[in-house]
Amino acid sequence: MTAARSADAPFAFLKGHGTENDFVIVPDPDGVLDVSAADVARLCDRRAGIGADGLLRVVRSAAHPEAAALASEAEWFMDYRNSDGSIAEMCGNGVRVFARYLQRAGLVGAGDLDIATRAGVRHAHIGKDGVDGTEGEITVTMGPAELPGGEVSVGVDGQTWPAVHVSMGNPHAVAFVDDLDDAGELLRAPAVSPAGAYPNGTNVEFVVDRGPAHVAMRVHERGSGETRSCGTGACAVMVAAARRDGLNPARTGQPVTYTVDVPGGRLVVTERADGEIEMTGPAVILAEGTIDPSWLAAPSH
Ligand SMILES: N[C@@H](CCC[C@H](N)C(=O)O)C(=O)O
Repeated sequence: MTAARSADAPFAFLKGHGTENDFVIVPDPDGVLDVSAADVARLCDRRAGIGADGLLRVVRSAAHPEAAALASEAEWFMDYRNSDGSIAEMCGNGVRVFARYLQRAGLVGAGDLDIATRAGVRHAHIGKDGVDGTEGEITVTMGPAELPGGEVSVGVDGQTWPAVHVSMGNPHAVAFVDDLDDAGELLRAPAVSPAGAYPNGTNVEFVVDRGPAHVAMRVHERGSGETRSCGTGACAVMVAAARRDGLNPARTGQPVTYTVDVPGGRLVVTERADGEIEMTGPAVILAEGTIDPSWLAAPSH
C-alpha cells in the first residue's frame, strides 16, 4: 500500500463484523491510499495478516472516481474488496459495518444515512442502542432483487442441485437442499452450470427450511470462500424462498418478511411491495490499530 502523502506513513485500520462476516476497515476519507489486490489479500490473510473475509475502504464519494457522480446523494463510498483482492459490487453485511464505523467515528449522527456502493446508493438506519448496553441493529435498503430466470445448477462432491439465479447487485445461485451438511466442507467453489450464466463468477447459497418464513443457509462467497454470513446472500435466499412459497409482494401489495439464520447469527429480510429489500442485523467494531506499510511492502514468506 502506498500513500500520495507519504509512502512510509502508518495507516489506521479497524476490525469489525456483521453476523461474523468480518472485515478490515481502512479509513481513507481523501482517497489517498492505493490499496492493491495483493495488499488486500495480505491484510485479509488469517495467519500472516489481520484476517478477514473482506476489506472496506472508507472514502468520500467525491474523492473516488467510481463514486464521484453519487457524491450529491451519498457523502461516503464503500470501496469493498473480497479477501482475495477482487472487487465486488456490493456487500450487505459490510454496508452495516461501514455505517457503524461512520457513526462511531462521529462522521454521521445516529439515525439515517446514505452510502454509495458500486451497486448504487444504499440507505442505512442505525437503531438505538439496546437497554443491555448492546449496540442497536442496523437496517439497510438492499435494492430490488433481479431474477434473470433460466436453469442453473450447482454441484459439490458429485451431488447436483437446481438453483435460482438472483442478482442483488452481485450474483447469487441459491440451492434448496435437504441438509446443510450436504454441501460438505465447501473448501472449493461449487461447480455452477451453465458457466455462461455467471460470466464473472458467483456466490452460492445452500438453504434449508427451519419453519414458516424461516430458513437457514450456508454460503460459499466468490473471492472469499465459505464465510459465516453473507448479507446479499441472505436477501437472495429470502427472495428465492418467497417465490418458491408463492409469495410476491409486488403482486399482493403486502410486504413479506423471512428470518434467515446463518452460521454467524441471524438476519431479518423484508421485501416491500415496491420491490425494495430491507435487511436488519448487527454490526460490531471490535478493534483498531495501525498498519505498518513496510510490512506490506516486504516480500511475504
Ligand atoms: N459478504 C458480502 C458479499 C461480499 C461480496 C461477494 N463475495 C461477491 O463477490 O459478490 C455480503 O454480506 O453481502
